Amino acid sequence: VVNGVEARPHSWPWQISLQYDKDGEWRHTCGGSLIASNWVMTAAHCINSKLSYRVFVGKHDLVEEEAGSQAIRPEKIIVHEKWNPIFVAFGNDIALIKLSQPVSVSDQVQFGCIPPAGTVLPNLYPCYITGWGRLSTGGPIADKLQQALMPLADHATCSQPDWWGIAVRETMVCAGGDGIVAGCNGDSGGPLNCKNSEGVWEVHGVTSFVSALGCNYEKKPTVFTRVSAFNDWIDQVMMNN
Ligand SMILES: CC(C)c1ccc(NC(=O)[C@H](Cc2ccccc2)NC(=O)[C@H](CCCC[NH3+])NC(=O)C(F)(F)F)cc1
Repeated sequence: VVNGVEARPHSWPWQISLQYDKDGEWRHTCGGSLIASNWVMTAAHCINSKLSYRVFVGKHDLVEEEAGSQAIRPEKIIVHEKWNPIFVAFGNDIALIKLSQPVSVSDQVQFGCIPPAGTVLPNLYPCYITGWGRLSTGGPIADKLQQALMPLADHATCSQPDWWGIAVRETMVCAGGDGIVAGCNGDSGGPLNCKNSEGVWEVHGVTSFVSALGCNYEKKPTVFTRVSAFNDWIDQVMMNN
């Protein structure tokens, strides 16, 4: 997250760190959201079938050992069948990780809520991106979980020619675009958190892409997979696996 702040520890208890084994060392590669005791939602572009992964729940500082955190291996990973790795703009950038053992909830580990199907929030609705992604374009990833307030840019705004144009679909959500605050590499797969009218936080987006010109680039808001466009897919996958 570029130009965010350190989150109060464990205030986003569904945020997970997806890590892969690189020569015997575990490296953070993406974020994700715990949505059930044995299911994590992340981005399809985070998954490389050649790598072995672990899901770390209950974390705040990635360089410290933290009581209450737990690393679990995936049992299986299901990537959306319509995800096309060649072109992130086709959308469907969503995947579900079934954990090899169920996670017990605590004050540091909770499930994120999926919004009702079809929920489309209005322009400038205040949401928060969270993640351990780069702190600037090409910069280091964060040790401590970061958060940033990112008002939504509705489809009418985000699909303007000098914004994302036709690269953004109705199955995506845009947030930010002020050239200051943005998601960045390593935030991929993590949640866009929006508080609903009852005051309950919901995971409204899965961090998908930013401009190749730089993470915080004016009129190129961070683009998320819109979770409320995939309720049926999520239900089907969780029921059938
Ligand atoms: C829609 C199409 C024109 C399009 C294609 C690619 C992109 N962006 C990108 O490819 C930039 C490149 C980049 C690298 C380094 C620093 C900043 C940005 N990377 C990204 O946006 C990667 C997802 C890549 C998926 C494809 N392999 N996502 C992210 O970094 C994150 F965190 F924002 F989710 C943006 C748009």
